[in-house]
Parts: sequence; C-alpha cells; structure tokens
Amino acid sequence: MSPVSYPDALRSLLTAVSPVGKETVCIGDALHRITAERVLAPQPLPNSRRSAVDGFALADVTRRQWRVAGSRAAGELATDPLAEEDALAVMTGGGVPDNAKAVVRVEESHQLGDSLCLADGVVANGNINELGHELMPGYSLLDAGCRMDAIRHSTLCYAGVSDLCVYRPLRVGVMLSGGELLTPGTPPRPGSSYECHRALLQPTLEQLGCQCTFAGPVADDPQRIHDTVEQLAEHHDLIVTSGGVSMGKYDFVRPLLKQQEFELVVDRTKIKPGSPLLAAKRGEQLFVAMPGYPAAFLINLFLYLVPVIKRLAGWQRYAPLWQHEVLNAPLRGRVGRSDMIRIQKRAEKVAPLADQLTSHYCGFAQAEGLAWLDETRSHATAGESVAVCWFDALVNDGGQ
Ligand SMILES: Nc1nc2c(c(=O)[nH]1)N[C@H]1C(S)=C(S)[C@@H](COP(=O)(O)OP(=O)(O)OC[C@H]3O[C@@H](n4cnc5c(N)ncnc54)[C@H](O)[C@@H]3O)O[C@H]1N2
Ligand code: MOO
Repeated sequence: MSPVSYPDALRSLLTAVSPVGKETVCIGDALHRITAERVLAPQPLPNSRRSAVDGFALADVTRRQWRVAGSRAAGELATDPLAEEDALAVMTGGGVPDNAKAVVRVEESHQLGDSLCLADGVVANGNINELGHELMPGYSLLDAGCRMDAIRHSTLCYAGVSDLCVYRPLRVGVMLSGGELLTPGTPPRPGSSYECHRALLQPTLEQLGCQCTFAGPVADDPQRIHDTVEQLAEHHDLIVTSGGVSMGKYDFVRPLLKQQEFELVVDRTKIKPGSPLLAAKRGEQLFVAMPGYPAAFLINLFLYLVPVIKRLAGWQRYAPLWQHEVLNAPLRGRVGRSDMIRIQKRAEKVAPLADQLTSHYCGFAQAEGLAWLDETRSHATAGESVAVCWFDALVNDGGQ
C-alpha cells in the first residue's frame, strides 16, 4: 500500500468503521453521551395553562374593578371557571382558569382589601402561557448523533424526558511506546524525553465520551509491544499506539500490524508532519498506530483519530470542519504532500507560527489551529485564503 492523500486517508478510515451498539440510559446518566435516536418530547410544555407573571387572572377584561377571589402558586392548577367579577391572584407558573382572558401584572394594578382595579392607562392583555405552547408530545428535541452537553442535557431534563437511547461508550485502549520516555514531574535524564501524549489524549478522549485505558510507556521490545497490544485488544473497540512506526531498528509496531491477520486500512499518508500513520482492522476492531513525534502525534490525533472516534462513537458530524480564512503572512509547503501548518488568529486573519519543525513541539502552546496547504500548492501568499481547522471546533459538534 502506498501513501495516500489526506482526504483519501480520512475517507478510508471513516468508511472502515461504523458506530458501536446502543443502550438505554436514564436521563440522570445521559450527560456526555451521544444520542442514538431522535429524542421526542414526552409531554406538552407547559403541561397546564399557566401565568407568565405574578399578577391577577381576569375573565372579563372590559371591567374596571374585580374582587380578588383566591390565589394560585406555581404548580397549583385552576380547574374552576372564573366568575366575570372575580380576579384570581396567580404567581408566575400558577394555574390560570380556562376562561381567563389575560393576566394583569401586580405592578400594573392596585389592590385594596379584596378589591382590584387597573393602574391608569393599563389594558389587561396576554401574560398567559397556553398548554403546549412551547411544544407538544412527539416534537423533536434533539437529533440522533448529538453529544449531550450541559445545555442539551438541561433541555431534555426540562422537557420531562426520563430515559433515552444512546450509543454505548467507545472503549479505547492506548499503548505508549518508547523506553526513553519519562513520567512528567520526575527528574530529567540526558537522552530521555518526557511523555506528553497521555496528557493530550486522555482529556481529549474523555471529552469525546470515550472510556480509555492507558498502557506504557512500554520499552521497545517486540514481545512486550505485542503482548500489550493483544491485552488491550481483549477489551477495547479501538486500539491506539504511539511511536515505533517509522523505519528504525526499534520500530516494532509497524511489523506487528502488517501481519496477515490484519487488513491494512491506511499505510502512511501524504501529510507533513505526521506521515507514518498506520491503521489496520482485525474483525470489527480498528488499530491505529500513530507516529511518536509529539507534533506528528497531535496532528494525526486531530486530523484522523478524532474524526474516527466520533464516527465509531455515533456522532452525526464527525469530519473536521475546514473553513476558509485569509493569511496575514506567506506559507511554504511542497507540491505532492499536504502541509499542516500551526497557526494563530490575529485580527481576523491567520498567522503561521515561526517554528514549524516536526521535531519541535512547544509552539503548540501558542497554536490555535492548523492551516492546510494541499498537495497542489508549494506556497501561499499573504492575503490569499487557505483552509483552516480550529482546535476548539475539532472536539465539539462543529464537524461536517
Ligand atoms: N529513516 C526514516 N526515519 C524516519 C522516518 C522515515 O520515513 N525514515 N520517518 C520520520 C517521521 S516522518 C516521523 S513522524 C518519525 C516517527 O517516528 P516513530 O513513530 O517511529 O516514533 P519514535 O521513533 O518512537 O519516536 C520519535 C520521537 O518522538 C519521541 N516520542 C515518542 N513518543 C513520545 C511521547 N509519548 N512523548 C514524547 N515524545 C515521544 C521519541 O522519544 C523520539 O524522539 O520518524 C521519523 N524517522
Ligand atoms: O511526517 Mo514526520 O511527522 O514529518 O516527521
């Protein structure tokens, strides 16, 4: 298999997988889950005729004076008809009789004992929320494939949804490889590098609603790498590895996934940085071997892994959203490969960061997204427009 373009590689990965199974959960457990079916309103909203303000319900709005007869707090129904000469004191959310024409606000009326009249110039009108005015049973609240964020969760709670069908959480097993890797926070050792993929991957996977297990860093030993990958494969839908996919003498992940039992999905893609990506299927399981260089890893995470995870987890919009933005400085790339360039947003334009080396990573602390100089272009000039993907949009629903 030869290296393929970014769009072809993404297409191959996305068509190689389909969403995991579904389950029903109660509303209290639905936060962060992905809806597997359209969610419908179970009841009308509001579910009774009620007042929109603190005031007085009136049946005859042509009168100038009424007798205050009773009151209704929020949640109390008003089932009896209101006499024409009567006013019913109602709190916001309190029941309004079927024959009431309007509710007049407390501050637009005068009450003396049980006698009520309107303030000068006030006309009693409106202020009643009719039964089902916001929605009726069967109204669509949320499409399938949407992530239940706090706003959506609160709307379904409000609408009275008690349980719903969601995709089961995607189980992702991650193996980090590299005997030279140190745990962050431990003393430095010349020759070593601090392990940084977990710090990026774990919160990203959790934000996507995945259950994840991390193994390693595993020393560069073929048997240990094989055993770790097989252990993860026992309990996970997706197995992700980092490192060991280039051509070095310790790159043991590549030969592992090139064995006969695996069906290759992608073997190197024409992007820079991050070309050595390798993905293979075994049955329903997908194995994605990511390059270990941190810059290459991050770019593969956002360009390939996040879309694949969204697709597997049931998201409706899973492909990255590329937008056209104007450059404030030139970009350099190479014809025949897609250059993925670290950028910032400056005054509504896109500014490339000075340092774009694959072996350098710390500039990502300033980067807000990637610009994509596609395979047909060797450069782009200031003022030209390029495709841009913002990191923020990648991990929420802002996909295509
Ligand atoms: N002869 C060739 N050499 C290389 C090629 C090639 O085609 N021919 N490809 C280069 C490209 S492109 C990339 S990208 C890297 C990918 O290398 P690997 O995926 O095999 O990664 P490693 O060799 O394991 O590590 C590379 C580098 O990154 C550091 N690393 C790895 N994991 C982590 C981690 N979790 N946290 C921090 N740093 C990590 C590792 O220490 C190495 O320094 O290969 C090129 N070489
Ligand atoms: O493709 Mo690699 O990530 O250039 O160095």
